[in-house]
Amino acid sequence: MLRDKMAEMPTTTALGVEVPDSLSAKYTGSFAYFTVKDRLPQILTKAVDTVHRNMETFFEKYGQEGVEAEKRAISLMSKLRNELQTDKPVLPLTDGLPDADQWNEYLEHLQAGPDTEEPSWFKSPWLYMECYMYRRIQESLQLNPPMCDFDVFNEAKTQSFFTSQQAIIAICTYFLEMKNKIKCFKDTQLKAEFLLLAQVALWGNRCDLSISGGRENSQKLNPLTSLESLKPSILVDDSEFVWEVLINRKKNKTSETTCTRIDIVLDNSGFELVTDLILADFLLASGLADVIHFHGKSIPWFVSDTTKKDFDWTLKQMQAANHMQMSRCGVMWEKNMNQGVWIYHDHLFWTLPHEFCDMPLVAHDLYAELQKSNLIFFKGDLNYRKLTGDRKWSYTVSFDTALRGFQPAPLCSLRTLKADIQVGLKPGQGEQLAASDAEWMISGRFAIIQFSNSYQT
Ligand SMILES: O=P(O)(O)OC[C@H]1O[C@](O)(CO)[C@@H](O)[C@@H]1O
Ligand SMILES: [Mn+2]
Repeated sequence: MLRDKMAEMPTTTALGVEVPDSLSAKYTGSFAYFTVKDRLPQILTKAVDTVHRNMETFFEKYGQEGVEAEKRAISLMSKLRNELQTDKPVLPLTDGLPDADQWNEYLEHLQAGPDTEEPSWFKSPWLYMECYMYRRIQESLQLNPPMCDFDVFNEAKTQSFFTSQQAIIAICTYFLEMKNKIKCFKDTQLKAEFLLLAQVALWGNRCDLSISGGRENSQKLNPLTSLESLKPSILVDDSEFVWEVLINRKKNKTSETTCTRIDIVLDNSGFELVTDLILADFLLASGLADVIHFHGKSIPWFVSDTTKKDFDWTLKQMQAANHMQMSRCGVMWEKNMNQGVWIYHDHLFWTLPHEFCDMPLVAHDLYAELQKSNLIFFKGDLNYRKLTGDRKWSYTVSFDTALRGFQPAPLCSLRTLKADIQVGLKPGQGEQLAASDAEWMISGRFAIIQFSNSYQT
């Protein structure tokens, strides 16, 4: 049984480093504690309000049946908020969706663990509880057709796209001008552009609606003008190594049929998604890649994460924009999808609570898929938490160690810091940062471009 296999996961890493405890709201005063106590209830309240505000629409679309379904969904979400705030035991899922058994097995795995207390909001791992909240929101809707496909975060996501419009125009304009000349670029120029667009995609990760508790949080200014001044805030910058992977692959291409595949595990919709698509377009146009595989979420997740609907909507909005450069980008991107050089996937694993080192056991097919990649970008904070298991690692433990054998291909995390976990720092670096800025790990003011090539060793 999967539960038993997970229980057998070693408590030390391959090099004998002890695997630390998970971050959890049980550590009073930690960011996990404040998230569970304040931020998650706030997000739930906003979700309930959104459903409420759409009452009229449900009525128009589905008549009284729609209104009744809506009321029941609201009552389930309010019950969920109450369970959270009163630290009730975690309940199994009952909606029969394809991942429900995996969720329930995970719960059983925790129940069978060394903790004598029942898994609950303020006692269990933060990563698990936060993921579970989003899955329970989905259950509230799923149990009440015709609400199943309603995305409670859709309004916030579309609004954040529109309020980033000027920044999107600025980056699209820059990119298209550069792309016109790209065929004549020497490697040094290509490298400079790669580093620039990787940084744009990196800082694009500031625009997430989970950290802001669902409040508007978009990119208002031209992202290019601040890149230079933000450089000192990149605490780990392995972009040179990433570049080496890309350029070596290009140089060593043996034949026209050798294909370089790059995967981007997406994070937020809105401005961040546009920056990811620009990076993807650049990788193709420069010949550094032949095909890009995107990975998104199959249900609304952490407020602003990209679903297939958001992805398609973004491409359509770009095309329909009343601005030439924006709409040209949209048209090219749609073409990339139609030609199969951009491929979108949404595996259920991405919306399970597991740390990524569990992937070979829990989602072997996805792991095998990622093994076909030549380089994987993991966008954002939540992906970093899952890469490192959301554990209390010391700042100086290496990224490879924290990955605990998750090594499908060379991989790179592009993440702004919004949770109190960070590995791979120099001795003293974390302590120094903490002394000068109490919020350095949770404010999104700092970032990392962190690379691992441990699959080779
Ligand atoms: O969109 P991202 O970068 O994954 O961030 C998600 C946010 O939600 C959190 O999980 C906290 O609610 C943080 O880790 C982060 O602030
Ligand atoms: Mn996100």
